[in-house]
Amino acid sequence: MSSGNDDGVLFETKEAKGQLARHAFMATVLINILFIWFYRAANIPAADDGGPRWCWIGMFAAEIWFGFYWVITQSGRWRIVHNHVFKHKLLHRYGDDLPSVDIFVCTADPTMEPPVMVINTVLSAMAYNYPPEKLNVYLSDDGGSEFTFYALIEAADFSKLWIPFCKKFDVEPRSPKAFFGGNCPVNDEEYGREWLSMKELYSEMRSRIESAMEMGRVPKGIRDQYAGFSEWNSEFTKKNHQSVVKIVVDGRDKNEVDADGCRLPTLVYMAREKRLHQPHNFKAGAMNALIRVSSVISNSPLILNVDCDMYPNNPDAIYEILCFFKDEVRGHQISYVQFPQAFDNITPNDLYDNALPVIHKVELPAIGGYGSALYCGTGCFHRREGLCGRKFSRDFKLLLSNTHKNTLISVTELEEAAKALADCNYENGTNWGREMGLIYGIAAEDVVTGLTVQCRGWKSVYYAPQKKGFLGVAPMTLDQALIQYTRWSGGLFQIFCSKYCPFIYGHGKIKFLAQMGYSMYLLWAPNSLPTLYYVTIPSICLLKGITLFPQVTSPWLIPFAYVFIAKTVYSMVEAYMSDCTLLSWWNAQRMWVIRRTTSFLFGFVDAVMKQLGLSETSFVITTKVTDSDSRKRYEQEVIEFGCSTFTSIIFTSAMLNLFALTGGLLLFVTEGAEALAKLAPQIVLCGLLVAINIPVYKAALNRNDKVCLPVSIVLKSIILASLAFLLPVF
Ligand SMILES: O=c1ccn([C@@H]2O[C@H](COP(=O)(O)OP(=O)(O)O[C@H]3O[C@H](CO)[C@@H](O)[C@H](O)[C@H]3O)[C@@H](O)[C@H]2O)c(=O)[nH]1
Ligand SMILES: [Mn+2]
Repeated sequence: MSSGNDDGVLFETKEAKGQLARHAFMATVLINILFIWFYRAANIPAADDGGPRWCWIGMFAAEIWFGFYWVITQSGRWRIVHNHVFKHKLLHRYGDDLPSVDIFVCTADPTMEPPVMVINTVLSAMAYNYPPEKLNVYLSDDGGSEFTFYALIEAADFSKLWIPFCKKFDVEPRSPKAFFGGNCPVNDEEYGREWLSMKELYSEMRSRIESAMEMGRVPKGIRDQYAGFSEWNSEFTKKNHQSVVKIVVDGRDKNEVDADGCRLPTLVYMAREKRLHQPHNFKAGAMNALIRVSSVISNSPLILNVDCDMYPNNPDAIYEILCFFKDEVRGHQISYVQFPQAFDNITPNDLYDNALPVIHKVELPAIGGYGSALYCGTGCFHRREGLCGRKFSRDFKLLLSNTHKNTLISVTELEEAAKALADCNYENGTNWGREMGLIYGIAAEDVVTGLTVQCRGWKSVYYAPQKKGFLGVAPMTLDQALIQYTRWSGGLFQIFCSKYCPFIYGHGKIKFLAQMGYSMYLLWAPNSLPTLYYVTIPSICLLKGITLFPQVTSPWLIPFAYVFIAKTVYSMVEAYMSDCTLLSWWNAQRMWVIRRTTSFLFGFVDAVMKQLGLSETSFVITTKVTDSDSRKRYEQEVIEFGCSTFTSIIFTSAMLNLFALTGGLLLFVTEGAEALAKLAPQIVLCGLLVAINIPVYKAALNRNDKVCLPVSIVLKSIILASLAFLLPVF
């Protein structure tokens, strides 16, 4: 119940239970880590006794890193909070006095991101439960594709029926594709009838768009109808073209109405200028062009940014996030509200650990609790001021209320004005990409941008309600997943190495726990080196009968065992509390080993190269389409390995551990219990790695499937793994 002066409070932040127990537990782990370090330092083999001196020092170095990194990760567990909003209070208090919202959808490639998928996102954004005259949807097309433009025109038409249908029957989700994937309602006759006819209309629209793409041209009738197509002349290519801005639906126009006579949201297509020798800065460049283009058309104080595959899933989300921005106590400090990234194609045991449940339910909420929620690039509502570089100031209370559109000039004039803002040279000599808008030069533009906003004094909120705010497409093959992590880990590490390093750039500006929280992810990439060391060297030594851990009978084994078991059990509990199955926890463990030994390694190398000026920032787009064979395998939760270097590394390390385990067990047979006592920890470590790699061996043995591991990779990996044992160990 609310009364009196707390009426203006529109959200509350609750602390998760068990804080004291967590802290006590952390202390026990930390003490044991210190014991491990002490043991390592005190027992370094002397240079002249022929012991594995350098191997030992390597183990020590890896364990120093792991211990240090573990401390960093505790920032994501120290204090965990969750936010709740009071939507009814907002409506009661503000009624119609609510701000307009600009929604930015980014797409970059019509084959990897099919236009039909893109317009599903656009349509669900247009159908938000929010006054349509206050909604403006902008599509940025870095693919510069006339098919995407064509699809948007189709979507505008379709929206005239789709929006009334959604509102009449209060349907969810409002992405037609996702919605019609469900069953036809049978209990309500009228609803059932309209459902069927809408579905029919949707399918027709989809096939028109798809067949235009197959034919490679937009039907002449449509081309003639819309002057906009003339932009795509013979000189127009994806990488070299003038700016295109087309207002497909002019929301200012009272005659632009849907089938029920209600106003429509504004809908704008933009393909910013691209020139071969002009860096376009990928998504950050697209977003900044959108910020400028929208500023002359609608200039809403709030901006929602979504990737083209991330359709809005909760029709009330805008009202919910307004509870943060309009909160009378804390609202004026908040620059953005980030929803978790969620996906609608996760299999029951989440084969590739795409859902990242612990990150989304524990770590990111915790960092949000320090006022520094990470900006994750999609599903994020921004205050325009914050994004545009304005510093937070206490004296200045932004009211976030109704804004007025530019009603003075005609559509054509508006388009012309907007086009100039999407030109390459518009940014020359300005602060765009440095102090204004999204930051350039870093492949994780989202995270670094969020950090700069916070360092200008703003706060940000992580909001993870029960009903998912946005749903996207997660990678469906191992290679796709690993490519994505290569970009992320590389881009994030690049931030750490740059002037934006949170410990320096954020010093005195964001909380220390938040600086650590950022670093948890920014330091993903360097984890690769100690992990690679740990999955190979102890195994090689095992085969050679060299001991790297305390004997089974030694009390010094206790801290090693404690840290390992405690961390494992704790991560199982966290996964369980985040609604994971045991198998998905296991799959996630495998994915972490794989990511650390492949993606993070490449990300690390990549970031170092960029630091040395040897390579340029790039952005490999994640494919959102998968052929039906791969999709079937994904649904059956069978790992699909590609013919990539990733696969070679994974398989080599799996073989190495299999050989080592076999050798270790043989040693036990030939030399008996004494060998076991000396090598048991290594046998356990190696055994676990073998267990986690079972699907890898299966894939290698499987010779019938179209995606069995190529013989060449198998042979190469086996040879490499065997050679590893010939390496001298010292
Ligand atoms: O030159 C480009 C490249 C990409 N994109 C868009 O950026 C979005 C994200 O690309 P995607 O390939 O899906 O990357 P993900 O790894 O899935 O994206 C995550 O990570 C990115 C940073 O690495 C963020 O930009 C994203 O918002 C975040 O969802 C997509 O909508 C693309 O269309 C562009 O607009 N222009
Ligand atoms: Mn994506």
